[in-house]
Amino acid sequence: MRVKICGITQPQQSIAIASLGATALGFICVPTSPRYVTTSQIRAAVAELPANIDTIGVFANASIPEISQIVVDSGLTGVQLHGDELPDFCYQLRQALPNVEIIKALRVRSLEHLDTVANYTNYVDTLLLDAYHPEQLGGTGKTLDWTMLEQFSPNCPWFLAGGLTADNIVEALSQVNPSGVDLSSGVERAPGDKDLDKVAKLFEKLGSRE
Ligand SMILES: O=C(O)c1ccccc1N[C@@H]1O[C@H](COP(=O)(O)O)[C@@H](O)[C@H]1O
Repeated sequence: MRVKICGITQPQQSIAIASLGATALGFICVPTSPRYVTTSQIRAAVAELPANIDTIGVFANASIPEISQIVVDSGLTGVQLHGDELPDFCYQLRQALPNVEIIKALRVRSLEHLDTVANYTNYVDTLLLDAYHPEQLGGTGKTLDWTMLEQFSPNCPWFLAGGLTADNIVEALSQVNPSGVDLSSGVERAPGDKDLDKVAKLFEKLGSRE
């Protein structure tokens, strides 16, 4: 299973989290976020990492030239679109960045909202489901209603996100069957400062399921 730890701000924490077992690390490129990092901070973190670790830039309603510039300058392997990007935007981004993983995040408000997923699966590599919050785009610590996702099986791989922690990950994965999980605030001491003990506990819990 892919495990993405998101909202990394410190290069030494990225190396430690990769060593603990993360397969992907996320860097927040949304300037209003307390976890925002600059292109040079991302480049410094990415340069230290083994090549098998996916490095994902998280954007919200940014333009294609802005995203492309940051991806090229920092060496990211993927892009997570966490705003209101439409399927056509994903298609256009794919033309601009053909070799970069495109992850579309959907902030799910209701069961009906899940129907929109089908509009994206031809244009993205991976989906990500996060909880809806009326004022914040992400990193909210809010969980989804997992029972709503018991039958969720889109035509592409997907990450479960939203309020996951070492304490609830086993329960979440007993109800839902994603290709990967994505955690941010649930493994932090403070926004952008990851708690390596919480990350280690997460991997212990994930290992106990195998
Ligand atoms: O973390 C942020 O600050 C953030 C800002 C803007 C868009 C997305 C953001 N984070 C994403 O939120 C989800 C879930 O986070 P949490 O585990 O509930 O804290 C995760 O995918 C982050 O990439």
